[in-house]
Amino acid sequence: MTDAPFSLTDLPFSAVPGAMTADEARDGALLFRVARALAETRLGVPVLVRGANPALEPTAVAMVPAESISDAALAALAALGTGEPVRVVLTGRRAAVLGLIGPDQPPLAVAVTLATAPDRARIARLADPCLDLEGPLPALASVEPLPADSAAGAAVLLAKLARLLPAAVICPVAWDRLGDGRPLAVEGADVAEYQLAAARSLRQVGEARVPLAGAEDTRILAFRPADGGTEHVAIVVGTLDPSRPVLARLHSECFTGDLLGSLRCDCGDQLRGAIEAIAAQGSGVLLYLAQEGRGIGLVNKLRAYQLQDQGFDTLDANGQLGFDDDERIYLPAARILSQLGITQVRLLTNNPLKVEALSRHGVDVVERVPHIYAPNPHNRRYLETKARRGGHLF
Ligand SMILES: Nc1nc2c(ncn2[C@@H]2O[C@H](COP(=O)(O)OP(=O)(O)OP(=O)(O)O)[C@@H](O)[C@H]2O)c(=O)[nH]1
Ligand SMILES: [Zn+2]
Repeated sequence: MTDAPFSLTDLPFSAVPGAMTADEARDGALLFRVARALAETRLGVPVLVRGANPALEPTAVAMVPAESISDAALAALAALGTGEPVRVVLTGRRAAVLGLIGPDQPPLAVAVTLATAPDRARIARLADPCLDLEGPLPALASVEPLPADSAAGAAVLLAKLARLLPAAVICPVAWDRLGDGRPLAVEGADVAEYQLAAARSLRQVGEARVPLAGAEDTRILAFRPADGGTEHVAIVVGTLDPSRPVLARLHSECFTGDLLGSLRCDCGDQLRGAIEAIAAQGSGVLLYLAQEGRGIGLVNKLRAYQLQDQGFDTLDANGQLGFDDDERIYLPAARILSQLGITQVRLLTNNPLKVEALSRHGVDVVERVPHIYAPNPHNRRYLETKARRGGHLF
């Protein structure tokens, strides 16, 4: 095998300008490589992916996200491939809800081969639970569970990071025979490290005084990952005293609840309530984290809502889509708190996972401050599910 398709690593680019330590430079180069692969993935053009463990699977695959598959994309994959049939890679959770594997401890990825020629409709039927009521599954020739560090596992992770349905169409490629016009290539190990590297690279990029109703002494600071991805925002009320525990709220973005006042969740109340509570306290911080839909993105959250209207609860709807119950990580929040000089917090939350995750990342959570708002007829079941199955403390 040659490393030639990975020559991007040699380019004199780094996503972190004006670096820095060797670690920062390494993260910057990794972010650069994966961000380009994510852009191609969103465009629906084939990307070459090599498994994080080449010993396990010495081939690379070409992948197109299932969501954007077309006849042209299938033809492009076939042209790149070794002649083996294309396969559809689902997460283990999606494969389990389809009954393709048992429900216990699903693997991260499952590759399926269709018994008939794959086409857009058959692939969509496998990948998109919103079509689950539209008739039987296509006939399958094989179902193969695969570890996360396989190329197939990295392909499905790429689709997930691109905020698409977590499913990919892949075919093995003859690495050495790909010519100059080959697609962009990415290492599975880089894809696996991407979110953590992005969190480590967060830098403050803007700051302004923004008086809020009820919290006039407020500043907003933005933090950008080095690949130019979506910014997280810190809303700092009053003057922080980092020598004492700071009243803090980690708020995950919710376009529908925060901006539109959706009654399906409690986010709008929690957002405004947190700012009110912090202002009443005199000072504190709310991190507005770019983690829409518990990390699955707005489009997938809308799909999850459609599934909830069919009777699934909020956690099972995530599972039907092939996601974990909660896809968020809290290293970005911990890194921003650290850059604000905050080491100790009193955390406004009902979610013990947030307390545990922040503590693991070195932030001392000296107190959990309950953050409960009255339910309404539309969000009652959602809140009950969070308490009964999600471990939320109400
Ligand atoms: N996937 C999914 N996300 C949802 C749903 N309803 C709300 N969300 C998202 O859930 C997130 C709200 O989480 P938070 O309020 O930060 O946190 P939490 O886990 O409820 O914990 P608290 O700190 O107690 O509020 C937002 O990103 C919402 O967009 C849903 O039904 N499905
Ligand atoms: Zn919400």
